Amino acid sequence: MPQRLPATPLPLFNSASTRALEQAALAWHPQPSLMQRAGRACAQLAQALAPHAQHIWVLCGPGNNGGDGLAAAAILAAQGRKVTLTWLGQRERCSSDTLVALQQAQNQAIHWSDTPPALQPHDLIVDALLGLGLHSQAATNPRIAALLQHSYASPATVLAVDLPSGLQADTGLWQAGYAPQTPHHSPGHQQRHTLSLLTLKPGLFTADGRDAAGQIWFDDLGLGQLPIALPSPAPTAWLHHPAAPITAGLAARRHASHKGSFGDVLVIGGQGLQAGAAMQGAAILAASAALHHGAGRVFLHLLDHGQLQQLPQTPEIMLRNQVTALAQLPSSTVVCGCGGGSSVAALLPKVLEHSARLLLDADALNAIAADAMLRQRLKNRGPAGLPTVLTPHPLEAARLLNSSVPAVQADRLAAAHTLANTLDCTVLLKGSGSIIASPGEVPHINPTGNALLATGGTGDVLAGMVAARWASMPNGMHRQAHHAACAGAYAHGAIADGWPAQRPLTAQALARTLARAC
Ligand SMILES: NC(=O)C1=CN([C@@H]2O[C@H](COP(=O)(O)OP(=O)(O)OC[C@H]3O[C@@H](n4cnc5c(N)ncnc54)[C@H](O)[C@@H]3O)[C@@H](O)[C@H]2O)[C@@H](O)CC1
Ligand SMILES: Nc1ncnc2c1ncn2[C@@H]1O[C@H](COP(=O)(O)OP(=O)(O)O)[C@@H](O)[C@H]1O
Ligand SMILES: [K+]
Repeated sequence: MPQRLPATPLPLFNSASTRALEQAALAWHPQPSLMQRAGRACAQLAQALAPHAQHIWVLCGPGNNGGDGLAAAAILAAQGRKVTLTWLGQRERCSSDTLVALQQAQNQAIHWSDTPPALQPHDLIVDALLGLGLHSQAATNPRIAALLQHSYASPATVLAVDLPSGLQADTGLWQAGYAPQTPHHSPGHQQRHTLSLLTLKPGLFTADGRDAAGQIWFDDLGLGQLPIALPSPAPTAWLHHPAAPITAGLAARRHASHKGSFGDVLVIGGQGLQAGAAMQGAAILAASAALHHGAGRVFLHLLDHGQLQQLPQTPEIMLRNQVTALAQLPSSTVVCGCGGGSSVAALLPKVLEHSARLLLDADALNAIAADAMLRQRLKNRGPAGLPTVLTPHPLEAARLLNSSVPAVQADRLAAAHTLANTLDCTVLLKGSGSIIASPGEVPHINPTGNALLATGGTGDVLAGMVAARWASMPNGMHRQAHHAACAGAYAHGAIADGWPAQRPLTAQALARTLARAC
């Protein structure tokens, strides 16, 4: 029976690992076949999602994904549903399982048609055009492309079988030619569901994946019950879920603790107006987020000899000049770069050399990308036992990788992994489905967050939230940094998910809100 995803960490498997599992299971010739199981699961979910559908349009592609659709169509028609079926396959090229499903569909009262039917909002489209077999090099099939555009424009709910057709399982990137052409296509305009089969694939959770997939369901096709030992490939990534509720760390504080028990966060950033564009707000947001997320003490050094004596809204934050700030590097979790502009580069050599724990964001990342000496100093931190977290958005990651935003977005897991390993850091690659990668760790994909976060300053808040969590952890290298980055990203997104959708979320409100336990 298809299930919603449980609230636990979930292993994600790329197409190679999924294929290995599929082949091992197929070799055992399970009865009913995996395709019959997939068809049943899909028909069950279709009935549950659209109990009042007058009409179900099942789109079946030329491969086994289409076979799943044929098997589902046969069941739905046998249950008395009005089914229109579009099949793009050729009998002589079908797998034996697909031939069985084709015969089952042909035995039912199904309307076979290449023309899209007129559908109403309560109707259903089953998208079984392309699944795991999507070839990235294949030329766009114009019939598949046209059918997909019809499905995106339809008012009916869409249920994608295994994957949204045209979405790459490993990267979450739409294959050129199959992406929605409607400019503002989003889950808000159409109810979308995806029934992932056998495994959950990373592409469902990052890049274009979250919009494409909509609500995700899972069915392991009974693999867990097979009386054989299946290979157990290492997960490609984990879909992150915290081990304890977000607020548990604060609630579980010992009575006999003091402000020094939870670490010092020192924020360095916020270029002044003499550089032409003041960006002090960014550093203040990071410091404020660290404060509201439980750091023991928060210090702020504003660049360019910032004139502020104190912050009236947050008097708890202690301002430091350059000399006193630099003296605190060895005892602090340092956040450097938020709103740093061009002024931050001058401080970076010392910051890189002396910070006990260092989170680099925004202009600190840009400065390092542009300067081989700074890059080398960053690389020296790992061997010196000094952990570092980088929080690039895709453009900052592209600069560090000397590549482009499309190249980063084309494989976000790979981009984060490469950066983490070449720079010996934890990397939090931001954007929908943020990736957290560290040397020696299986990467995590963050499942929380939404486009309310697409507003200036939310990245600065994320930096402060990660730092607050990291500051309270025991010493360690990548594992603590990795956990802090995962926990911070999760809480950051969870606040946005709990925010009323019709109210804009400002970075300041984000900084001051602690997500409800979840
Ligand atoms: N083998 C089995 O018995 C099982 C298969 N399963 C289903 O089978 C799917 C995988 O089946 P396949 O390996 O046949 O692959 P697909 O059905 O996903 O796609 C293969 C077909 O699509 C065409 N194609 C590939 N890339 C294309 C592109 N870019 N543009 C246009 N056409 C393209 C290929 O030429 C081929 O005809 C899974 O996603 C899942 O839905 C599951 O039912 C589990 C059991
Ligand atoms: N559409 C979205 N879905 C999920 N998270 C998002 C989305 N847009 C932005 N975010 C998150 O908001 C933050 C924005 O950070 P960043 O781009 O550095 O902005 P800024 O520099 O203005 O602070 C990141 O954590 C990012 O992952
Ligand atoms: K599909």
